[in-house]
Amino acid sequence: MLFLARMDVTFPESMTEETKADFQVKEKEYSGNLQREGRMRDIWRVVGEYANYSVYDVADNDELHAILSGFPMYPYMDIKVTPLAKHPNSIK
Ligand SMILES: O=C(O)CC1=CCC(=O)O1
Repeated sequence: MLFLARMDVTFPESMTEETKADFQVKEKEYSGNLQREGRMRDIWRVVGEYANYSVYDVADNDELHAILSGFPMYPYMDIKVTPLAKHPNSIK
């Protein structure tokens, strides 16, 4: 099953730059593993925002929830998920 997720990240004002950088390192590692496994197909930055769109190829809703809630930045994310179906006009 394919899902599109939009993630908006908001860190608290009080968070230090060092802590933010630490989250970014951990997020990159977690995200890289998902991409190498093929469970995250794509990730794109939303221009001008601390947000991304990413596409997941997973067995079911439970697997997606486990992935999303495992992101180190999860407590600071607002996530909107859209299930995807094949478009009849797609040539892929
Ligand atoms: O958009 C970001 O920088 C936060 C994030 C979520 C998944 C990822 O790889 O980065």
